[in-house]
Amino acid sequence: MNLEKIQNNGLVLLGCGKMGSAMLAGWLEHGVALNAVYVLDPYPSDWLKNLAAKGLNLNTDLPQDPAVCIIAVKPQMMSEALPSLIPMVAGDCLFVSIAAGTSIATYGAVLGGDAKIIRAMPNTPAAIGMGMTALIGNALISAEDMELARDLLSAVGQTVVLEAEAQMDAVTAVSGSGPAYVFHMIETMARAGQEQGLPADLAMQLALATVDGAGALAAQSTETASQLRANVTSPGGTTAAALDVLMDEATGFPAIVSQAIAAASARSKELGKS
Ligand SMILES: NC(=O)C1=CN([C@@H]2O[C@H](COP(=O)(O)OP(=O)(O)OC[C@H]3O[C@@H](n4cnc5c(N)ncnc54)[C@H](OP(=O)(O)O)[C@@H]3O)[C@@H](O)[C@H]2O)C=CC1
Ligand SMILES: O=C(O)[C@@H]1CCC=N1
Repeated sequence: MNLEKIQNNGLVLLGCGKMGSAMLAGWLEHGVALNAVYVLDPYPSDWLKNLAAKGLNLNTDLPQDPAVCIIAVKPQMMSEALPSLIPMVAGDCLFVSIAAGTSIATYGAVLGGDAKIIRAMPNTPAAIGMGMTALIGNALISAEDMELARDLLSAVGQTVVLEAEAQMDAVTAVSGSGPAYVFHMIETMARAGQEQGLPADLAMQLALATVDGAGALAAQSTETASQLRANVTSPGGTTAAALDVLMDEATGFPAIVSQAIAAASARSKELGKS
């Protein structure tokens, strides 16, 4: 990560909840100095207070011209939280928002037409350095700005730059919210194992290890997900019996996952209007 500009000018983090703290942990691990970080959060966690005792700037005055300001409050808090950032626009600050729904135009309306804004969508596996973040910037974003934003988000996982902001609702629905779908899959597999007579802890251990192993195999293998699925499926065997249920176009995963992702994407669009 190119730390020089951050060390010299500072990094502001607005909102340090689940996503903000996951990113902050990654930046500190990658060498961002505590005294270069300025966090604004009305009810800081004990973890954050402990970092403040060691040098992080918590709920203090902000630097005039920080290198970057990361916006990590809920979309519903945006109108209350954003005005505190307006003084930074006069400098060369790069604004990076991770909020679902909130459009670049919305930030532009509050921060003004000169604000350099990147919209990003990470996900919670960022907490273990395995996040996935998609980014898109406004017309004022230079290659150097995008590199700085990617460097910051690369500290917590993979990054990809989108072709258009319109892709962000679908991205939010697939990878932003996606970890929750997988966690629900773990819950439901474990519950179904119990229904088949397994003790709860064993059923959960099997479900967790299976999702972990299958995800890692899919990520590392040169074979497609479809081929990996076929590799498990013996003709006339147990997997085929299960996939007859799960792959049913009308009642299985194709229909239900499609509906779920369409609902998340629609909600992202709605959040953009509110
Ligand atoms: N969670 C996820 O999986 C993902 C979330 N996001 C986006 O990230 C953003 C944050 O989500 P998440 O971390 O889950 O939410 P959290 O509620 O955990 O974090 C938001 C933080 O902002 C604080 N806050 C509220 N108002 C202000 C304010 N005026 N100034 C500064 N801080 C404030 C909150 O404090 P308090 O709790 O005291 O109100 C809280 O600590 C959202 O916009 C969400 O859309 C994006 C991708 C994935
Ligand atoms: O549920 C939400 O709105 C946020 C955005 C993506 C994940 N969590």
